[in-house]
Amino acid sequence: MKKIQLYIISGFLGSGKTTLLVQLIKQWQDQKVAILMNEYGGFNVDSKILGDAVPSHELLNGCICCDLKSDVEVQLHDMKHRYQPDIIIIEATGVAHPVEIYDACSAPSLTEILDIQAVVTLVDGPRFLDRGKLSVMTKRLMEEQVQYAHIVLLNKCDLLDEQEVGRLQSDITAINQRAELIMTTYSQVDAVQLAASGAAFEAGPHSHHGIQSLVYTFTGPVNSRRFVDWLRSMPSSILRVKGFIKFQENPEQVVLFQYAYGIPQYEPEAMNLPLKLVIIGEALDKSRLLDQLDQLQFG
Ligand SMILES: Nc1nc2c(ncn2[C@@H]2O[C@H](COP(=O)(O)OP(=O)(O)OP(=O)(O)O)[C@@H](O)[C@H]2O)c(=O)[nH]1
Repeated sequence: MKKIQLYIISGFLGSGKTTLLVQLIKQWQDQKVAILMNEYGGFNVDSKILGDAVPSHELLNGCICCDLKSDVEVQLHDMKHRYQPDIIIIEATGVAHPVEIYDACSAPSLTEILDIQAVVTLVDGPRFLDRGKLSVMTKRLMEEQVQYAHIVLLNKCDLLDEQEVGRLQSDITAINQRAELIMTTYSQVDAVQLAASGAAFEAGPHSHHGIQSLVYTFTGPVNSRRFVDWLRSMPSSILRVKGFIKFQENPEQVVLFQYAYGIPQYEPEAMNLPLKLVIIGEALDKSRLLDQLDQLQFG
């Protein structure tokens, strides 16, 4: 089954995300594209700009990365059934954190239908230069949007002089050396550049490229003590682990497991779901993780 290609567009308020969306839709006219938009207020201005040509769903009244996380999973499944798109583009609110969005799109049930191609972060050049004047929280969010991107578009280059472009390039590279950095004006970029980068994450020599995920399927219950030991051994580059698991103490019970910021959560699950675990992190050592999980399962 062909998976849907998913692009996540991140970037601070007014950085050019909708402008990019419009560009991409034009370039992908021969593909079936669907859009999932997230607007913080109750009314989505951007979807009105896009019109009816491309099916779009909206997540309103909240942020994709906080209160609407579970809605993302439902919406993405719904979009697949309704439109069978080749590509889904998610435009997050300007205040969303890319790790949380990536997390929302990596629910175990989604890994079978979606391929996350890229987290593309738009940087508003002049605003980013002046970020020191913003609150610590806002500055940190803007920098984290850069830190976790696969591709950074340094946008609004028409409003920058050569020296400023140089300064921004070195700032952005200092925050994220792995991301591909592309200078843009009015978010103009060749969509192929985004797709090609997405494919390169897995295949190329630079496989430590940005945020990644790994899915592992357990065939049966595991030893809970060893599972906890394994979690404790996780490096800080592991940002999230989640999925469904069974433990040997109660081998019939499916447990929904979530791990974020070093804190695990276990909740009994009523349905008998596939025992898939999704691990999200930066520069994942995939073969080592697979070995460790095999050990947990078969060791
Ligand atoms: N001068 C200049 N203006 C730009 C550029 N890119 C976008 N803009 C303008 O910046 C404004 C914000 O662009 P949007 O694409 O709506 O930004 P956004 O990130 O979707 O904004 P939010 O949805 O509010 O977060 C619009 O008026 C755009 O026309 C650029 O490269 N140069």
